[in-house]
Order: sequence, then C-alpha cells, then structure tokens
Amino acid sequence: MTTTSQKTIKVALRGPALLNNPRFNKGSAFTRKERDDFGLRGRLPYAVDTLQEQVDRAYQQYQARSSDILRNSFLQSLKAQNWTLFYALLSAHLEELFPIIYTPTEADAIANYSHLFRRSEGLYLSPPLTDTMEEDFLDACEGRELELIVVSDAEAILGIGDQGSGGIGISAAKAVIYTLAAGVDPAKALAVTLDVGTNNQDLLDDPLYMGYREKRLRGQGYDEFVDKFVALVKKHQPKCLLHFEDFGVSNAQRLLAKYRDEHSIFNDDIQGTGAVTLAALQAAISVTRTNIEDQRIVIYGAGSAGLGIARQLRDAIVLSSSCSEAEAASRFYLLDKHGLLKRSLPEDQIRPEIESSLIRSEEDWGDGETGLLEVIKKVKPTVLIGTSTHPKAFTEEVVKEMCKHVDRPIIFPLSNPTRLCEVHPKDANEWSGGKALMATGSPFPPVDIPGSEKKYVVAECNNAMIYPGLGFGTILSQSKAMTPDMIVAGAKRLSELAPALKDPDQALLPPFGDIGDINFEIALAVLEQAVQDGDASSEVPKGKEERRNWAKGRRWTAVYPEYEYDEGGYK
Ligand SMILES: NC(=O)c1ccc[n+]([C@@H]2O[C@H](COP(=O)([O-])OP(=O)(O)OC[C@H]3O[C@@H](n4cnc5c(N)ncnc54)[C@H](O)[C@@H]3O)[C@@H](O)[C@H]2O)c1
Ligand SMILES: O=C(O)C[C@H](O)C(=O)O
Ligand SMILES: [Mn+2]
Repeated sequence: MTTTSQKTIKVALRGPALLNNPRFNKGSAFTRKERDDFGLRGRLPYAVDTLQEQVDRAYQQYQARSSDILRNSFLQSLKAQNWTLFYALLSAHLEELFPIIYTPTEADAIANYSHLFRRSEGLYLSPPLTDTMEEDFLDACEGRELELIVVSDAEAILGIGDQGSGGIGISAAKAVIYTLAAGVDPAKALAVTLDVGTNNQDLLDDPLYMGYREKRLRGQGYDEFVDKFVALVKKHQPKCLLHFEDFGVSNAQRLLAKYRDEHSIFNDDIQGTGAVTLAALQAAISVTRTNIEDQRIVIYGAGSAGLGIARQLRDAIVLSSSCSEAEAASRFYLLDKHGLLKRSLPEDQIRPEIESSLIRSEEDWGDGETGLLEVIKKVKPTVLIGTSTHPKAFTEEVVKEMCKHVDRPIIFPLSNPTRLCEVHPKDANEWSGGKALMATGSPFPPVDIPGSEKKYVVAECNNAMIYPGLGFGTILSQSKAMTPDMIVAGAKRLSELAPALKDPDQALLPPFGDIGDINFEIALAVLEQAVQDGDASSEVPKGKEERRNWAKGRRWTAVYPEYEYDEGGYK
C-alpha cells in the first residue's frame, strides 16, 4: 500500500463518536483544523503526529508484547481503534506481522476466542435469531454496497477443527488480507460467522463460551439456515463476492456446487488452495524440466484442500495436454484416514462426493488398507502433497523412498498451523540430501543447500498468496461468477512470478512481503480473463493499459484523507 492520494471527504461525526469510529479515527494525527471543526481540541495530546510517527509508536508498543498471542491481541485492538493505522503498520512490517494476524497465531486466537474476547466485530448469526436475520444483516451492512463477504460456519478451522463462534476470527482475518494484499476497501467488506452450534465438547463445557451452546445444526435445518443467509446476500448485495471459508468438507463441496450458478461465490479451501498449489507446482516442474501430465501425484488427506488441489491439477493437465479428464485423473493417488482411496474399501470409508475417477480401481491394490509408504513404493510419485492435519506423516522412510525413484522430489506439506505440518522442511531437506523442492502451508525458515553458502527459501504455499487477487479481480470485473478460467489465469500469473523461474535454487513462490504487488498482478490477470470471455461489466474500461490504471486507482490505501464537517457526510 502506498501513501499518495490526498482527498477530502465529508464526515458527520464529532468528538468521541469520531474518536471511537475505527474507520474514520485518526487519533493523534487529526490536524489542528480538524480538531477545531470536530470538537477534538481538548481530547487529544497537543502535538499533531504524522501517520509514520503513529506507525513508529504502534510498532514499539507491538514489540513490547512478550508473546505472539499478545501481539495478536494488540493488533486486534488496534484494528478496533484505527483502521488506517492498523493497515499502515501491517504494510510497514508485513513479513514480520503476517504470521501474527494469520496462520499460525490466528489459530490460537480462534481456539481461545471466548477467553481473549474484548470487542465484537462483523456479523454473528445463530439459529435462534433466524427470524431477525434480515434485519440483523441489514444493520451490519450499514446501508453500504458491499464488495466482499467472508463467511465461515467454523466447522473446520485451519487444521484445528470445530471452533464454534470463534470462527468469526477466520472470516475477519481473511477479510483483513483482502485489504492488505489486494486493496479491498475495509468499509465494503463484512466478516460473518454462521454460529450454528458446535460439536467441540471443550467449548460446550467451557463456562465462558460465547457462542450458541448447542450441538451443530445438521440436515434440513442447516440447509435452510444457510439458504436464508445466501438469499439475503443475493437480495441486498447482488454484486458482492461471497467467500466461503473453513466449512466442514462435505458442506464445503455441497454448498459450492449448490450456489455457484446463483451468485458470485468462492470457496477458498477448495479453489484458493487448488490455485496456489497449481502455481507452486508449475514453478517446481519448470525446475525439474518435466511436463505436468507426466507427474505421478500422491495427495495425503482427501478433504476440502486435498480434493480442491486434485481437481485443479487434473483440470490443468487436461488444459495443457491431450489427456482426457479420466486420463488426467489417473495420475492421482489420494489417501485419507483409511489409506489409499480404492474401490475395494468399504463404502462408508470413502466420502460419497468424491468422483470415481479419483478413486483407484486397479485390482492389484488388493483388499485392506494401503498406507502411504506402500503407495510411495508402488507409485514412485514425483509429487507428494499433504493436506491431512497429520503432523510428521511424511517420515524419513517415506521421503527416502521417494528419493529412490526421482531426482528432485516435489514435496508440499500444506497442513496448518505450523505444528500440523506433515514434515518439517528442515527434515525433508536433510533426508533428501537437499534435493526436495518444497512448499509449506505456514511459514518456515530457509534451509541449507548442501555444498553451498546459499539457503533454499521454502515457499509459503498458502491460499492467501492468491485469493485476494482472485477475489479483487472478480470484484473489479463484476462478473456474475468467478469462473474456472479466471482462477487458472490467476494461478498462471502467480507461477510466472515465482523466483524459481529465474533461478532453480530459489523459492517456488514469491515472498509474502510482496503480497500486494503479486496480488495486483493476479487480479489483473483475472480481470483480463473476464474481459476476454465477455464476463466483465461494461463499466470496465476498454483498453488494457486503461484497465491497469483504473484497477490501480480502485485499491484502498492506508492514508488519511482530509475531513470536512458536513451533516450529510459519513457517519
Ligand atoms: N496451505 C493452504 O493454503 C491450505 C489451505 C486449506 C487447508 N490447508 C490445511 O490443510 C489441512 C486440511 O484442511 P481441509 O480444509 O482440507 O480439512 P478437511 O477436514 O476438509 O480435510 C482433512 C482430511 O484429512 C483427512 N485425514 C485426517 N487424518 C488423516 C490421516 N492421519 N491420514 C490421512 N488423512 C487424514 C481427513 O479425513 C480429511 O478428509 C488443514 O491443516 C488446513 O489448515 C492449507
Ligand atoms: O487460513 C490458512 O492459513 C489457509 C487455509 O485456508 C487453511 O484453512 O489452512
Ligand atoms: Mn481455510
């Protein structure tokens, strides 16, 4: 985010109402004139700070916190006080602060939501309040035309499972990253939790639990509740992108299929993860100088992320080769709790929504469960992806077995948060003699390259590298849907920006510190695709260069505009 434009806006709030409004509050940066005009003179220390001075002070305060969870709480409070300062601070120290507001620290904040709670945010919807859902939704929209809603029912938060009302934390964190990385105006975004109860017994037993203290609503009641919410979005916010996050695997798949033709929706765990993994894989195969259709791909953990990745990679193979969908699917070996997904498993051990082409039918897999090591031995995979939440599942034996058959094994342990990662990159690096091409879901330090002074930077293959751009590109285009082609265009652009394309010893994805520039490029690629396919609104400028400038101007930036008091102004 840059600090260039200096515009003036009309504001109708005075005194404490202005200081307590995080959207408009400037704290010590209110100018002398604003202090006179808005009844703030005696309410602030005398000096007028610049935003940079405020950032410096906030950073000092941040550093004085002694643990990551306290740093996370500090940043939450700052967000509740002053959006501009919050985003300016994050932008100034992006790589350092990102893991604090997002994975892995946000997982702890969500798990302890009812104990850390200080101030509510976004919209909480629960079954007993179904009758007032429309009124509550409209209240939360505050009369604004929204561009983005992030919604979670919190059944599968990151890898830490059902978190009940704490789920608002993931919706809010994902929305923050849309602003930080893509420039979505925070006033046009809303975080929502569908608090339909929880099956997390620890939460149900916790006297301080703040959510709807019932078992999870299921079946028809659940469907009607979600239906009512989506219908409200369609009715009152028809142009708004609806982002689904961390739903349980079967609901995630079902809801995506159910609503994708009705409204512009996006499931991050399925589509975002599929797209970022495709980008990282494209970079990896540019290092191994192989083709995507020649890979043998083992995916460990066939939930939302694993299936999303399998489908995205399968579709990419079909697009870039002469393979049919069935041929492309035959490159995949999916494992879940009962080992390899194969025809001979009992029916109740394979989720019904998994298409049969992704289930192995060869007879030589035999009866009984087939574990990861056995699959590696037989398949000799070139690619091993972890989306299982099973820590350390990629053992020394597994990695060494993989190395017997391929020179540069591609190993992506993607489970979050950090402690659930399938293999620590340091171990995979050591066991593979520095040969593994790696990407992880949470950030890890670089590893040694044997015989070299240089370090190998482990790419952070997290959907946050791509979803802000996919979403912002879709918002800009006003397309009725985020189409598969728009997603592929975004993934392709991201892979072109991978450092490994220039130097095979470099990371498979760009660093998170560059997330703003990267997601702008992704958004443009998505927009271009929408224009090319005739899916973009007629309001989008006609020329390519014009579109780039227009898109740039549409980004929200963390700067203070000048305020003029006006009774008809913002409240
Ligand atoms: N890096 C990213 O961008 C990204 C994106 C989405 C999800 N994730 C991570 O991936 C993990 C899974 O997320 P999800 O949304 O797919 O969850 P999910 O619950 O939908 O899927 C997890 C799957 O793993 C299976 N599983 C559990 N234990 C297993 C074991 N021991 N062996 C094999 N399979 C096992 C489960 O049965 C389930 O099917 C989480 O840790 C999440 O944080 C990472
Ligand atoms: O939130 C993340 O860190 C990525 C992903 O959406 C996940 O569920 O793990
Ligand atoms: Mn997620």
